[in-house]
Amino acid sequence: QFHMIKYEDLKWDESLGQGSFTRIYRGHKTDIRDGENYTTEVLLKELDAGHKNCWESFFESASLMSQISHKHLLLVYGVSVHGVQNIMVQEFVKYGALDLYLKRGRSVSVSWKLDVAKQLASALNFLEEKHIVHGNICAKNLLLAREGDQSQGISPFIKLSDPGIMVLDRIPWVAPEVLDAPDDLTLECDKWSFGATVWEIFNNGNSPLQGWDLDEKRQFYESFQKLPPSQWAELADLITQCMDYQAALRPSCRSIIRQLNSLITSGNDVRYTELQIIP
Ligand SMILES: N#Cc1ccc(Nc2nc(N)cc(-n3cnc(CCO)c3)n2)cc1
Repeated sequence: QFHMIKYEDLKWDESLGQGSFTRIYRGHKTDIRDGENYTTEVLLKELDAGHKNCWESFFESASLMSQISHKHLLLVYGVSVHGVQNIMVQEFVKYGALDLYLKRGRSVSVSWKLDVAKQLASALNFLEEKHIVHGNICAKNLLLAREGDQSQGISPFIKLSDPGIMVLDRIPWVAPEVLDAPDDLTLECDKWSFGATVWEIFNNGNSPLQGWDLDEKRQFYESFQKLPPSQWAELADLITQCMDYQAALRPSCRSIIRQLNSLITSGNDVRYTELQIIP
């Protein structure tokens, strides 16, 4: 399913933090091609030895990402197993996770945000056409490969990361129907998560329902609540459509892309200095 990489071909540089059950490092891998030594900068994602039970989802997400290739999908070079250690070797994406980038207070324009949302929608459209469910769409799993430069007309560029290991408190990214039946993830689930992710992008990387405990989050679903709406009605409407409690009513990827395109044009015409979602 995926390429096995020899542990001795990997070199660890600095630690870049840790996700749930995983630790990430910048590193390098060496390849020998026609007698030449090549080193490539990589992201090394170590799975905690203690969490053997997440093993299969770790490898599943690695194999998912290495079966398909698309410009907005993260490239996974392969995996390396060393004793009890499992390491996923990914392309190193220059600016890291989008939620941290936005939280660091980079003031990005509305068109920047819409451009990122559209790239995510096109990645989802690609996965939908392949009938592949990602299952963990969120700003933390969007990686920024290019910052973009408005003055030079250079747009940002994002890569959708591997689904990683599903953690429990994924409300409000996980679709409500998944809570009762976590095994049958459908394409519609990714639409719900897309809505929550667009909400994050327009809320400077802040997590929706931040600080709510698990009970309050469950209550949010049980009483069919919606995230605080953006002041931009058309944007709020798109997010609401994606986060419809009836999975079948969520829009197709094509419809999402069409609506984003009209937001991009209307966004250009009407002056939106800064759209703050009032949490
Ligand atoms: N300062 C800084 C900095 C940090 C990281 C990168 N690069 C990179 N490349 C990847 N392939 C994956 C990730 N990554 C980040 N967080 C996760 C866990 C949540 O998905 C994965 N980061 C670049 C700069």
